[in-house]
Amino acid sequence: MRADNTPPADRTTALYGTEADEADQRAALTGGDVPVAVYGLGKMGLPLAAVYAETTGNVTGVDVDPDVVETINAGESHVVGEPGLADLVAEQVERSRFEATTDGSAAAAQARIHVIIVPTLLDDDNEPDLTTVESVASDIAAGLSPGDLVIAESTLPPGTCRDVIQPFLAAESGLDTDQFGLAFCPERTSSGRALQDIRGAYPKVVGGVDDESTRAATVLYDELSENEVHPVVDATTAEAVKVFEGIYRDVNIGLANELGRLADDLDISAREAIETANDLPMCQLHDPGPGVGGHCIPYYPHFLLSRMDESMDLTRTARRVNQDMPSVVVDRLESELAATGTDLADASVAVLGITYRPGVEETRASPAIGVIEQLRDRGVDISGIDPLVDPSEYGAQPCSIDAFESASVDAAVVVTPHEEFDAIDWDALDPTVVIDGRDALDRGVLETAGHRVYTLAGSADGRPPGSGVDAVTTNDTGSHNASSEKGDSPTGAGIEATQGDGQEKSEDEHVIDTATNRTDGGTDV
Ligand SMILES: NC(=O)C1=CN([C@@H]2O[C@H](COP(=O)(O)OP(=O)(O)OC[C@H]3O[C@@H](n4cnc5c(N)ncnc54)[C@H](O)[C@@H]3O)[C@@H](O)[C@H]2O)C=CC1
Ligand SMILES: CC(=O)N[C@@H]1[C@@H](OP(=O)(O)OP(=O)(O)OC[C@H]2O[C@@H](n3ccc(=O)[nH]c3=O)[C@H](O)[C@@H]2O)O[C@H](C(=O)O)[C@@H](O)[C@@H]1O
Repeated sequence: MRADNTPPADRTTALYGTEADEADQRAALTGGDVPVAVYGLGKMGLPLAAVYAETTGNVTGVDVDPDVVETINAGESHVVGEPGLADLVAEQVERSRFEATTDGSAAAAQARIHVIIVPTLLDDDNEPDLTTVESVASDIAAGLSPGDLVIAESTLPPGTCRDVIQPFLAAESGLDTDQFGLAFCPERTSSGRALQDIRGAYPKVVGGVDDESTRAATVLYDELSENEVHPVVDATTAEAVKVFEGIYRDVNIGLANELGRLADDLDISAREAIETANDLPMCQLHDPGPGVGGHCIPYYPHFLLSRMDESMDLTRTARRVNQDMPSVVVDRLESELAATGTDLADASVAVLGITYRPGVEETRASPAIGVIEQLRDRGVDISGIDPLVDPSEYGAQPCSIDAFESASVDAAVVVTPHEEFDAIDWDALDPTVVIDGRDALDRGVLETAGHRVYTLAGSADGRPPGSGVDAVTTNDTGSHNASSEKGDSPTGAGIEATQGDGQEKSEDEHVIDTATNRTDGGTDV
């Protein structure tokens, strides 16, 4: 707790509870007279801090990682795949409008606006883990002064600003709750387009713990964002907006995945059916895939699931459908390999794409981790290809694209289609079973090259999941060659998959068996 909460002499206009008229507040904000501290300089925090610097000209970024701080103070961006970010960071640092530090409390002592944008993760029991947010709040409290405005952009369980952050800040700083502002202003931004999203792709939601906090945050984001500001009645409502957006996405991806799994029995492309159903504005089905990754969408449902009296069965079920998708992928792989006479346990499998999204260096809850875990549990020889992370950190032998082209694996599973994979010369590979989790590959090219392709949920061009043609067989030399005759996909309509024990099981029984051995993508989310 600060001994004396009077602001240092060189501090200038505050936004919260100020007597200054709004025009003067805006002039002070954009004139660099309102120092800003941004806590958390990651995929979202660095772009956010850079846009704050672009608008206010007086930003100190705070991160616990000294390498992050050093890189930024050298005028560089450690965040990849964000168009315009490296140039903006370089410019703002060069013009002394933006600097970084690891000293959060020192930054807080100089700031009048404090922006929290650190991760909000889950603990082992899938309960929200706010330790990082609380650590930042402790830094802020050490430097909080009357008139300061605290902005929470980290996605939070609804009620956190009102019930956790505000009382914590008051207790630790010695200020009364009406001496500082606190508002929840969620980050509606996707990696890969962060600057355009932060600058104003969507309305900016703001919700304060009191009306003055909402007003001050509205002035702030009206200057920062090119889009409209959407004030809501309070911070809890704003927190709920963000979590509801995420739950909407997870439930709808779960629906897409459940419908996608019907493609085999219906012998259709569920993707084509979904794309066509979406002709209707009132139908916006999402894309089927191998699972839901990142530390956002798979996590946000748990910000409510563990804490509500209401059962939330739909949300819970959709979460389970999504977390089970890696098992479905491995099940389809096993069936496709069986159709070529190869037992999964004896197979060598390459997993393409470890991160949760193409071009984004984030692996939390990535479906690839779930696929690798399942394969490892089955004794499979696993290699991994990813341009952004080291597969060996996730249980797969690292493999370059060149090495993959000359390797002789039994199967390849595309989980996350990085653009680098477009360069793969599939002609160079021995005929292989290929599971395409994202309909990212050109089936015609692969099948012409002798590969057996299974596209999860079918392909957008209308073809059902299993090609059922050119079963890849292993000849006595152990190498692969494509047989000439067409074979039925073992996962085709009504066709029964065979198990390693030779016992024939129905598709459902097979899936149920797999279900009892399900594990999740790294985090049980
Ligand atoms: N990644 C995304 O697409 C989006 C994320 N969000 C939210 O933004 C928040 C941040 O997410 P990301 O930027 O993706 O996380 P990230 O993991 O990319 O970066 C977090 C950064 O915070 C730093 N950090 C950790 N503890 C700290 C502390 N005590 N003080 C200062 N810095 C600390 C880490 O070193 C790291 O650089 C999360 O709450 C997330 O829900 C919101 C919208 C989009
Ligand atoms: C509601 C919404 O669209 N939220 C976005 C989301 O971005 P995020 O980077 O987490 O990625 P995402 O595009 O939702 O994908 C999450 C996961 O779900 C998968 N996914 C996504 C869409 C889909 O139709 N099918 C599917 O399987 C992706 O492959 C990925 O593994 O979460 C971000 C966040 O809140 O952190 C948010 O800012 C973004 O706007």
